[in-house]
Amino acid sequence: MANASRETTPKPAKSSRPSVRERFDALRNLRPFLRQIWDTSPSLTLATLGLRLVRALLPVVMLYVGKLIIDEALRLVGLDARLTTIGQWLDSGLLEPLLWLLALEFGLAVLSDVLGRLVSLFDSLLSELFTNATSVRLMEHAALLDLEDFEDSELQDRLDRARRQTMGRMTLMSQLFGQAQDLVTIVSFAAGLIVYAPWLILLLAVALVPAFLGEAHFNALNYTLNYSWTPERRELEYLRQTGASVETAKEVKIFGLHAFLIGRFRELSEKFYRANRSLAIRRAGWGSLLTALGTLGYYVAYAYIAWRTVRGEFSIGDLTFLAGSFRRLRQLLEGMLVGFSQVAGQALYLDDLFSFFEIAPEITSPPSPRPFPAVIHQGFVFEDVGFRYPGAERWAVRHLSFTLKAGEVLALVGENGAGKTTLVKLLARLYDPDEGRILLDGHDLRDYDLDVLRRNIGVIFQDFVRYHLTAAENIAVGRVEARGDRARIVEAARRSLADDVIAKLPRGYDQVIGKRFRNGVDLSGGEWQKVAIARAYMRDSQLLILDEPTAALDARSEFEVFQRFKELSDGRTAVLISHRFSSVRMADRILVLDQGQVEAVGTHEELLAQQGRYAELFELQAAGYR
Ligand SMILES: Nc1ncnc2c1ncn2[C@@H]1O[C@H](COP(=O)(O)OP(=O)(O)OP(=O)(O)O)[C@@H](O)[C@H]1O
Repeated sequence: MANASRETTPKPAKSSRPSVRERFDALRNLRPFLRQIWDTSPSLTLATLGLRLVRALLPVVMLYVGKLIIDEALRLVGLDARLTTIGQWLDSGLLEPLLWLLALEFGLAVLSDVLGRLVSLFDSLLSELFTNATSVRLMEHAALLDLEDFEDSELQDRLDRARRQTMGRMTLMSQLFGQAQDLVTIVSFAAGLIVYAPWLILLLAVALVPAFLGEAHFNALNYTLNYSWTPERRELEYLRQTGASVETAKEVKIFGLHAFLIGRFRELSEKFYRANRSLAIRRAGWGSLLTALGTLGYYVAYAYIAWRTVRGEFSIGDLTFLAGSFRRLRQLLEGMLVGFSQVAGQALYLDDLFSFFEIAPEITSPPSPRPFPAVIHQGFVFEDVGFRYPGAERWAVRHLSFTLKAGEVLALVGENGAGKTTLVKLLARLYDPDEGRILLDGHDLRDYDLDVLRRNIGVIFQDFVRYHLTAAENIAVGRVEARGDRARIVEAARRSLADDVIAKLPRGYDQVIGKRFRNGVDLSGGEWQKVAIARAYMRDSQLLILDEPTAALDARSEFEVFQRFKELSDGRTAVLISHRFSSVRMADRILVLDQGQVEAVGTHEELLAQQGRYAELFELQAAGYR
């Protein structure tokens, strides 16, 4: 079922190059984006916007005061007051208006600077909060997704792009707010200029259109480049990690893989660099040319103002005010248009972030789930269960029918790839069957609440995670709510034989294990496994599954671990997977899987008596020890 629905709802494919429509469509992302910024911190958002509004009006005021200063200075020159020393000038009181104007200009300059700094401060605080909040949302959403989604490379690309967005979008916020601020400044300048020469403003605006179109075009190309290179960028990241991490260092050294990895990294990064460089060069070339057009517009306006000043229609103060205003207006309009196309470009990247949030998990709880049995009575029943991994041709398991009775310890045996782990994943609803159903106490697993179901199941996988945390935390992850309960952790360690391992650590339970962090101590493979198995006891769930986490244990340890497991399981339902028959025979019943199907079920003695594959494999192993 899962497969079928995946196929009918393909992920929205994006064309290699976003069309104009797609680019405008992307602008709709700005609304939720702004909403999220607001939700992050309303007070900081208000503060930065308010300060920007005040700051937006300062340039025109300052320029106008500048004009008044020049006009006043020229007036004083024309007075012919015959005063020579500064003392005489001051005494005369003639300087007073000029001094007041200068003081005002000074005050405005200081204010503008202080406001600018405050705006950057609030912006950076807000950006950081926003990035953190988005990262948290990203992790929360990732936690909801199906395992199947994670195994899909398309999703990994998307996740990668989304992860980049949480960092990269900080600039977008400042840019958007900056745009709003500039718009206010532009309106204020335009209002001042419109009195003098309205059509010059139009000239300026028109002259900037080519630069705007050029920017928009190159932004789209840039996005396409980044988009289409996502898999390669992920590969680069992977190579970088493989080439330089604790986990891989051992094997990389032994096999001398450095040169191979570096060579591959170089080749790929070189290609990416070349693609980037060629685009950057074209962008710079076209950018300069188109901007020159805008500059031309400005000088035409300048010449016109100069001409009217010469004819005596404008004062020198007017000339400086107008020239200054036009220069600023041009810069602002240019910034605005370029900024707009950048914002539109960035909005495309927001698509990646938001489209990640749109991926909905398919393995979910029903709207009104059945109450989970406080004590499982009948157990689990597989009814003709079939499952195929997404994209796989072959069925991993098919026509699988058997019962896992409440309170029994069932061992699963079978050769590599027989479907043992798949069966476990189906039990824990990491996947749902494509055919048939799994019943728990007579009801489909899908009728129960997913979280409650998982809370009642504990699985320790073959490839359990080695958390680079303390020994105590490594056990506590089995029931993370109880991580403060040291007695419970110690008891779990005792049961799984991890207590001896931990006793040898310099800091005991508080020792960080794994080599990634400072003071970390590494464990042997078997020691890690004992710690991981303690998680099962920590979890203390109704159904416990050990999927071969014992492969690295020596024969005696595995025997002991399983024996204790059986003794301590205390009438609980359990599934054991192991390739060691000495351990397997301890189970109440054994299920032999072959190519995704049940070949035989029975006790050790029954299966031996059947003289089938189980007996054959058992003999093979036993012979090895004789
Ligand atoms: N994530 C996956 N995607 C696609 N195919 C998979 C995936 N995991 C397992 N398979 C395939 O499903 C089949 C059953 O695999 P499974 O892991 O259940 O075997 P197993 O009995 O646990 O083997 P082992 O003893 O090696 O652990 C195999 O053919 C395997 O190649």
